[in-house]
Amino acid sequence: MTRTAKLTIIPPGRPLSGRAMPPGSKSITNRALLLAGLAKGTSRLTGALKSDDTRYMAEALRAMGVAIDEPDDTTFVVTGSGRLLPPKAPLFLGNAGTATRFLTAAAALVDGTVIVDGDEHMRKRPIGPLVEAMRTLGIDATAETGCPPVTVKGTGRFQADRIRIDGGLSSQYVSALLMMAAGGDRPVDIELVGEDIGALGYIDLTTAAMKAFGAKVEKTSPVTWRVEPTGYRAADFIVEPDASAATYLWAAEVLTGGAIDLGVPSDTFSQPDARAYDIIAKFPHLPAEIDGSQMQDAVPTLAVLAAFNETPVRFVGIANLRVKECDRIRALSTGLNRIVSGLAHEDGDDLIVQSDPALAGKRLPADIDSFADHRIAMSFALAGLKIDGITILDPDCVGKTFPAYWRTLAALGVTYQDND
Ligand SMILES: O=C(O)C1=C[C@@H](OP(=O)(O)O)[C@@H](O)[C@H](O)C1
Ligand SMILES: C=C(OP(=O)(O)O)C(=O)O
Repeated sequence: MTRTAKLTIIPPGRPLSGRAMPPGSKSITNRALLLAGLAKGTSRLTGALKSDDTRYMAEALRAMGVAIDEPDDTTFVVTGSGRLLPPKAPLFLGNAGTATRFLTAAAALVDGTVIVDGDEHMRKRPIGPLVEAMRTLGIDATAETGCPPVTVKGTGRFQADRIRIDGGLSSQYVSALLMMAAGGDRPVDIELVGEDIGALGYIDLTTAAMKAFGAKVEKTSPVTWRVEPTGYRAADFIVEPDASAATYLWAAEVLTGGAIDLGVPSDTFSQPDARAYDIIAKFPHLPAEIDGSQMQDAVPTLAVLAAFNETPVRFVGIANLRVKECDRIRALSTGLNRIVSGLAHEDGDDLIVQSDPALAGKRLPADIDSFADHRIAMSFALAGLKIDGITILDPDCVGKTFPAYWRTLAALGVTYQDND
């Protein structure tokens, strides 16, 4: 399929209203796929996300002997043997952080060599702390650059009573070790060391998914979890809609003064980004300071929304946005300044957005570089709902987590200029 080079959004000039469902949660789908793949028997995952990130996870599991059927657009039927087999070739995981981190740890449960690799962006995303933690358990894992590729020469087992991990750069290291730990042969305590981690809510998603697949995991202190060596059991599992995807629809609603029915109340999500709903609902009176640490993937949405707020907004607690799909702090300041010079600036790892409600209704032609990052493309599309001339470069990068994004906006009445 040829990729679309760019997409110019035509401001709808009226409130966006109607029904628009976010897809299934990326985070939950990729946890459930892995846990179902580690279990013996057949699991049925419904409401699941089908996107680049979950396809990479499913393909990798297939390469390790897991049978995965896809009877429809939102279901995976996963049959595992209770063991992952060594793949014949390196696992290629694109820029899927969850798949890359989770499979790196799970590779320790394989008797043989697994090479975990990704695209040029993933090869810049740090994985050293996870690899180091695995090495302290005697697992033969190496990542020469501190980023993928990672080579794990597993024996199918590991010896550990306690694993210490610094999740400051990514909570996914902790989630990866927790999911691996149930495959051990004795109880393991997993302890966070170093800086507080952002988005502790992702650890809760992990332990909830583990329990749904039969694991016994318990939080024994604010920074420690004990995992019993139960392995996993096949289960039928419903994936909730994606809260990060929902943030674009919530923001589109308040920006245009519309009424968008997502089919799911904001307070029923278990994912961390659902916290953004209460903040978005305050628009155009967003707080002067927003701590993004516990809703990191919602920050691009909030930052673009902040450009139309009545007063400036400082985003704090977002340092690790610099090691996501791209340096999101830089991508946001670059894009906002492309619209109007001085609209945003960086102060260390904080992002300050100089709000201007008068932006709405103006014609300000700007090509927005997505930096191959789905969230940059999706959040700047929001600016295009109010400003004439916003063009998103590489719009197909939304396929990472929300392939139907442009169609979903179109169904609400958004139109696009044909650039080709
Ligand atoms: O565990 C997860 O599913 C995720 C954790 C977060 O990443 P980090 O833990 O790397 O900050 C988040 O940004 C990512 O989209 C999904
Ligand atoms: C950071 C993200 O993804 P991941 O780390 O899973 O690649 C994201 O989806 O915003």
